[in-house]
Amino acid sequence: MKIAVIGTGYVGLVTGVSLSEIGHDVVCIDVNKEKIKKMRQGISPIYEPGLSEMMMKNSAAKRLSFTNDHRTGMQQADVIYIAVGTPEDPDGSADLSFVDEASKNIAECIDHNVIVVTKSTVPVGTNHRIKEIINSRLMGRFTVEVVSNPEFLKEGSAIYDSFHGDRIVIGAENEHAFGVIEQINQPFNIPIFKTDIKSAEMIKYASNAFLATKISFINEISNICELVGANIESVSVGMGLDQRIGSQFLKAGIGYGGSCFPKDTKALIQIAGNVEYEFELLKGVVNVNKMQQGILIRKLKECVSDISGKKIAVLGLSFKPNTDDLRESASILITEELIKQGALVMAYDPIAMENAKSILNPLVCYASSIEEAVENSEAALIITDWDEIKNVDLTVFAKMKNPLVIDGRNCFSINEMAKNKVEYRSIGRPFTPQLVEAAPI
Ligand SMILES: NC(=O)c1ccc[n+]([C@@H]2O[C@H](COP(=O)([O-])OP(=O)(O)OC[C@H]3O[C@@H](n4cnc5c(N)ncnc54)[C@H](O)[C@@H]3O)[C@@H](O)[C@H]2O)c1
Ligand SMILES: O=c1ccn([C@@H]2O[C@H](COP(=O)(O)OP(=O)(O)O[C@H]3O[C@H](CO)[C@@H](O)[C@H](O)[C@H]3O)[C@@H](O)[C@H]2O)c(=O)[nH]1
Repeated sequence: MKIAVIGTGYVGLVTGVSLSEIGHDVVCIDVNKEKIKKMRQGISPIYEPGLSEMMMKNSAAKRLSFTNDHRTGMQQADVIYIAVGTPEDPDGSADLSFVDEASKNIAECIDHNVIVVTKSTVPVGTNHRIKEIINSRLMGRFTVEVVSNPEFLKEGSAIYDSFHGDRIVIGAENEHAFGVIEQINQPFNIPIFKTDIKSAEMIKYASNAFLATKISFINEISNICELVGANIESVSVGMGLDQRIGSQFLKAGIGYGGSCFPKDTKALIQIAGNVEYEFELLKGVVNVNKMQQGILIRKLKECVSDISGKKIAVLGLSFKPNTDDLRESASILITEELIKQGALVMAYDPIAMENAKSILNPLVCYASSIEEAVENSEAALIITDWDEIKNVDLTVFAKMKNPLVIDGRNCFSINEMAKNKVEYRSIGRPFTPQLVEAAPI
């Protein structure tokens, strides 16, 4: 099948590369000239395990190409995917201006019938709006069908998820559209769930909101664990053993970040609000997350009353491991607060430091290793559970002025930290050595 993909961000590029990998002819289109230049040189503009290799392989096989020109990109396409951003508007609702623009691009450029597939996360009703924008401009010259095909990949494992997802959701309004999109996706060998367009759009928001709810729930339980002396890691493992609950997304920490949960939860509150429904539960989820992001600073203040002029190490900056993405990462808020209180912030991240330099406060300094970051520091705050951080030799903390580690991701064993004479504060766990320690979930 000949496919065009509009937008080469985390979703568009991974979609284009994966579709070319299963044999389709794909042209990826982006308005960003710098990105297209890089991708034509075989350089991925984002860090995502396995992406560069797959991108180069399929470009070399001439199944994958990149362009800034919408008309060239769509010339041959039977199917056009929209994978542009849907960021947060000031009121929390989804900003659809990029989707609208992409729809206009389609209307201006096509000279044949096409199926338009929406990968972007869009509020219920948006696919009909896309169809309306395109058809009102085409004035009957060609027909356009729309299909909702929301994306469920996670950053850091996007390529893996594309080939091993739990389901592919297809929302369409006729058999022809279902058939074509099913045929495109068949080689992935992932269960396909067919439904109407509005339900497909809602499945995406409801899924993200549910996962965010699990995280805020376990974070609140972790706060209660601290007050009553229970251990959240044991509680999560014990809960997760019940198959009705499941062990995934029960990892307590410093709240969810990233480009999806924060914006999609707020957008769903707005979607509900637009039909005069107050989504009280989800409002609670969002508020709990906001509070949880501040927890490391509160724990630090309990141990060191005045951090002014003191070196504080910050380990991990991305919103989760295996990505260079800092969107909505707790590191932004935490480093800002440390700087505000006069601390000398020395940060380290295995991959995200280049991105961090243009996002974080310019007073943040960057170390080239964990060791350099923690040396002579008053405290180390752990924000991201990168393997490099979790597997660090614990003797490194002896280089601190005062070995104090405040861990937002429960990377280490309480007993091991005590053996290494590190004062250790983590999330929802006791401070002192334990008879049994559950391996973190
Ligand atoms: N990031 C994720 O993990 C993820 C996962 C599932 C779904 N989603 C959803 O997918 C959508 C895209 O997310 P993303 O993170 O890939 O976004 P992104 O911001 O990383 O990338 C969007 C790209 O689209 C390009 N673009 C914008 N308008 C364009 C136009 N008219 N023509 C061509 N290119 C255009 C931009 O230059 C940019 O490169 C969002 O709706 C998001 O909610 C994201
Ligand atoms: O038990 C957990 C699981 C995750 N997180 C945090 O939640 C955030 C999001 O993590 P994750 O879901 O793994 O990454 P995303 O790339 O944001 O993926 C989510 O958002 C995407 C965009 O919509 C969806 O496609 C995915 O299915 C959905 O998991 C990160 O800050 C994690 O640290 C926790 O705190 N505890």
